[in-house]
Amino acid sequence: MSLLPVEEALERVLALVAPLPAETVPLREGAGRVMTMPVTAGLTQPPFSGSAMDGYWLDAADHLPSAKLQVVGESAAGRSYQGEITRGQAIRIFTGAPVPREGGVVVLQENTTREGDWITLADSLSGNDNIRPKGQDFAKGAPFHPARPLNARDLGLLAAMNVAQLEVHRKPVVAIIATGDELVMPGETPGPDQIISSNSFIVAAQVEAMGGIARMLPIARDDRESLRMVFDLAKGADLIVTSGGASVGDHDLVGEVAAELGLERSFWKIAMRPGKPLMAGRMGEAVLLGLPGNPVSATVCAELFLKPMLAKMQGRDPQITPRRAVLGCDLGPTGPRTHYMRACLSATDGLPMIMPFDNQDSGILSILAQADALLICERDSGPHKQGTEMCYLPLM
Ligand SMILES: Nc1nc2c(c(=O)[nH]1)N[C@H]1C(S)=C(S)[C@@H](COP(=O)(O)OP(=O)(O)OC[C@H]3O[C@@H](n4cnc5c(N)ncnc54)[C@H](O)[C@@H]3O)O[C@H]1N2
Ligand code: MOO
Repeated sequence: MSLLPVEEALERVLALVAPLPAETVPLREGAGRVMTMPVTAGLTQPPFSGSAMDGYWLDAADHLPSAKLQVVGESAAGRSYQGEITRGQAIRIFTGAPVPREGGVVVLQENTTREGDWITLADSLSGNDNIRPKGQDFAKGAPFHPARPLNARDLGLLAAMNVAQLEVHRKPVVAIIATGDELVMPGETPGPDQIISSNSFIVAAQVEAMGGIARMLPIARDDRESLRMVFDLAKGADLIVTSGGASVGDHDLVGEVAAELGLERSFWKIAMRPGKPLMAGRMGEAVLLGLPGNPVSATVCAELFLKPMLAKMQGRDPQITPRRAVLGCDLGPTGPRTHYMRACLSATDGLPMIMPFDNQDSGILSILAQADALLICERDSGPHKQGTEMCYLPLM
């Protein structure tokens, strides 16, 4: 049986999910979210023409070198000058304070000399009026709807627009199920044949890094009853991510039990190393992504497939663009599965250099934790010579 190429598997998992419906969130929770509809500015910004500097406001006609003017009042931020002002007069003004009327200029206090209620302007003046005109930022009713996650600066703009709530794509709820009789949770005492479940912690952190809500469910044992029970607990999730039990062994029951529970399988087994037994499909209201049990395989599959799915569900661009680096060693030919090799990057004057680890066993967490990149060796490619430009995916 020929294995499904990675690109096709990615297309298929992305076809299983759609951007989630909107929810209303307070502005404070808007960072990283994608808006589902435009908002409009509730007011004009700035709402008045104001001073950009601390100094003196005066009529433009009085803005002459060495002019002497009488200071008749003060305008501060939040407390504007309410009185009259005529030619030959000035008011003390501070940064952010409204100007008394149009047609004036602000002279920096450094360019004046003050004696009592009188100021004398410097003998050489700049042409700048130091005034921020009303509405120079945005006008009331101006629409705002970036087609990307909101960043910190967007939130500042939205706050200034007096937008207190936003409609954004809902966060995906991801049920995470580790499967295996050999697994116990960190903190427990494993029996002689047991190990600690690490996959759920990797996947939960990946989900959260992508803005999803991770629900870590109890470990399912390698029997139908236990798997059914834990699948039942996953009800209400948008995505169900299992790890383990995906291969062909007698105790690899995830596919079978999921099928009994209505899984419409999209694919099983892909041309990828690590990650061959990856499985995906629709399961009732949810989508199932069945990761292989080996921790490295589970991690790499989640990087390549789960993260783009989560991006699409939140209205983000799901594409991952590989970067380029120069290979730091010779590599033999790649087999029939595209190999995502755990690797380290180091800076050079040009492209970074990428060096894969010697041991690429898909069970080794200590190397996975050190790696900062996945070097992509396309299936049936190579051998690759040191110095060849290669593609890689950064690991965050
Ligand atoms: N005859 C074949 N055997 C295997 C094949 C194959 O094609 N033919 N594929 C191999 C590949 S590739 C992979 S990857 C693994 C995946 O197998 P499963 O998804 O069924 O995973 P398990 O057998 O349940 O576990 C594999 C390995 O990972 C450990 N594991 C499982 N869950 C966790 C967890 N939550 N945290 C930490 N470690 C976990 C488990 O103890 C095993 O050591 O199958 C190969 N076999
Ligand atoms: O493809 Mo499995 O994922 O080696 O280790």
